[in-house]
Amino acid sequence: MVICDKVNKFILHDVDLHIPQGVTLGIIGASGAGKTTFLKLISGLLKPDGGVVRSCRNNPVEKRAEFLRRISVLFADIPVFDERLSIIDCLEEIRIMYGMKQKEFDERLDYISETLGFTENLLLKSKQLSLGQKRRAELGLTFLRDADLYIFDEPCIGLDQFAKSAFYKLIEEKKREGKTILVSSHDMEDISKIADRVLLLEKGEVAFYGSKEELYKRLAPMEESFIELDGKLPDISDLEVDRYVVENDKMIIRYNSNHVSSKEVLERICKTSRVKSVSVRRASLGESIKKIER
Ligand SMILES: Nc1ncnc2c1ncn2[C@@H]1O[C@H](COP(=O)(O)OP(=O)(O)OP(=O)(O)O)[C@@H](O)[C@H]1O
Repeated sequence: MVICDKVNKFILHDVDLHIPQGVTLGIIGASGAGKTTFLKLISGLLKPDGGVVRSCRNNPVEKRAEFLRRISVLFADIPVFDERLSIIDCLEEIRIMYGMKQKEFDERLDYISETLGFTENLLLKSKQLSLGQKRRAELGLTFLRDADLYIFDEPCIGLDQFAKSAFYKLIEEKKREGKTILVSSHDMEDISKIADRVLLLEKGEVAFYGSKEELYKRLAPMEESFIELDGKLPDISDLEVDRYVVENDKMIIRYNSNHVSSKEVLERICKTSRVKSVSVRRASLGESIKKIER
């Protein structure tokens, strides 16, 4: 769906990666790492100085009109609404521009505006809205159109918890439809909730590109298993764990998931003891990312 072959632009240096169709990619990195530049190259808003970008099997800076029909984008620094018009009039212009049928548009708008909570603001102009209210409407516009590739640059800035949950829900629906989604964020909660893959940019270079699970293993491998036992305590002295504590019938076991998995820990205990309940807590990926960003 997206191919970057030795791409150079501003701070981005030799970015080489392939994002298959249907993947939801979270893009993280410190301020100035190149996240927005990367997303603008993929949307064709910027042209690479070196290398090749291909999105939806197109060169995104060529055949713009055709390409723009296949993507839906939201950038933090690009205004979406004409300030002289109400939100509903702006959306109507988009409907006409993209040739959406009135009935389909009305139904979709009803659903999205209710989900994101901006129905009561449809008759207002964007300059009459707060940052969070405007962002809800902008997200609504991005989800309104059916596209193959959705791109969101810092979508959750200014959103309250209700709107964030609504955004996650709409992303989940697009994922189920098999769409490709790229989202940049400084907030690891967003990335943990929605992304299957993560791209970590460090000073314009790809520091990590892979699954969320691999990123956890790389950056935040420590896990703790909380196990409630029924009866006999197990002997786990041969397991490669960091430390363990026994309190009455409960065990707390801390280990590096690159050395032993939570499944292996549990299987080992079940061999000799009866387990009443188990829960696993991971170290915070957000904290580990913050350390990198410093
Ligand atoms: N129009 C431009 N002209 C020249 N250099 C630019 C331009 N836009 C960005 N850059 C360079 O690229 C770097 C990365 O910018 P970019 O906006 O992609 O970072 P980012 O990771 O999205 O940052 P943030 O998290 O703060 O939004 C900037 O620090 C700047 O050096």
